[in-house]
Amino acid sequence: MYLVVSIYNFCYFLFQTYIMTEHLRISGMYWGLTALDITHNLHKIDKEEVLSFIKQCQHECGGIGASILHDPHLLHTLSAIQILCYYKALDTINVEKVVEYIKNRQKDDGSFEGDKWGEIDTRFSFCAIASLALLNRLNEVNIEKAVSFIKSCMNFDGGFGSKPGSESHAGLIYCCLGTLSITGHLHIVKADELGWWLAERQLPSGGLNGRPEKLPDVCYSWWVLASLKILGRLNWINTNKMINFILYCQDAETGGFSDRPGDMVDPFHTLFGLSALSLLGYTKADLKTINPTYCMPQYIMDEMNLKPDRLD
Ligand SMILES: COc1ccc(S(=O)(=O)N2Cc3cc(C#N)ccc3N(Cc3cncn3C)C[C@H]2Cc2ccccc2)cc1
Ligand SMILES: [Zn+2]
Repeated sequence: MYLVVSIYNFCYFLFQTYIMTEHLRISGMYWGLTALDITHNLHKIDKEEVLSFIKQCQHECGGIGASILHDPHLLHTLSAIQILCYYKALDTINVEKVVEYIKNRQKDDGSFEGDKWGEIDTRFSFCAIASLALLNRLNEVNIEKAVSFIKSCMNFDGGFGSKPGSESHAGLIYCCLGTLSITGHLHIVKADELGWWLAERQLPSGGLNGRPEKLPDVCYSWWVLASLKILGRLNWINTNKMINFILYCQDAETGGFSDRPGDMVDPFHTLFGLSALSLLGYTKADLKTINPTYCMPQYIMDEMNLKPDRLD
C-alpha cells in the first residue's frame, strides 16, 4: 500500500514542480542544458524537442517568453538565444524580430527595461547586450549610452547596483562587468577597489555571500568568481576553501547542488556550482571550461569567434 501511495505522491510532486516552475521554464532549460554540456551530457537531451519549444515561445513582437503563451521578457529572450547557440540553430527564431524587440527596450538614458511594463535594472542591460552580441548585432543599440548608464550605477565601493544609487550586489556587479566586458569598456572600472569588495564576500566557511552580513550561497560563487575572473583577480579568494564549500552543497543522492549544505537542490544552483568549480580549475570532475562573461561553455564562444574583454 505504501509503495502505491509513495509513487502517487512522487508523481504529484513532479507534476506540481512542473506547473510551479512554468514561469521560468526556458531559463530553467538554459540552466539545465548548460550544466549538462559542461559535464559532457548534452547529447542526452532531444535537440528537436528543445528547438520546437523555443520556437513556440517567440511572440509576434519578436520577444521570447518563459513558456508558451507567457509574456516576452529580456531574461528569457537571452536564455533562448544562449540555448540556440548550443545547437547552432539561431534560425529557429525570427532573428530580425528579436533584434527589433531588444532595440525597443533601450531608454533614452541608455538603460534597458526588462519588458514593455518598464522595469529598469542593470540585469536587463546585460541580457540585451549579451543577446545582441550572440546574434552579432551589437551595432543595433546605442553602446555609448548603455555604458554611460552602467557607469551611473557605479558606487563609492567600486561595485554596482540595479539602478543609480542602488547598493552594490554581487549579482548586479556580474551583470555590469559582463556588459562592460562585451562592449570593451572595462577600463572604467575601479578594479582594485571592486576586487577587494568581491574578495570580502568570502566567509570563514569558504562560501561567498552577495552583500556584507548576508549568508553564503552557491550561486554567489558564480557571480563573485566570474566577476573576479573578468577583473583578473580570481586568486584574491581562498580557492580550496571555496571548492570545499561548493562540494558540501552537492546532494549525494541526486547529484544536484543546493544554495547551502543540506537545502533542496535545483537546476539554478547546480549550474552555478558546477560553473564555479570549472572556473576554479577543479580537476577531480571532468568539467568543460566555462566563459566567465556569458556563462556558456568556452568552446561555443570559440566557435562563434566571440572574445569578450578581460583585465588579466
Ligand atoms: C525557489 O524560489 C525561487 C525564487 C526566485 C526564482 S527566480 O526569480 O526565477 N530566480 C532564479 C532562481 C531559480 C531557482 C531554480 N531552479 C532557484 C532560485 C532562484 N533565485 C532565488 C535565489 C537564488 N539564490 C537564493 N535565492 C532566494 C534567483 C531568482 C532571480 C534570478 C533570476 C535569473 C538569474 C539570476 C537570478 C525562482 C525560484
Ligand atoms: Zn542562490
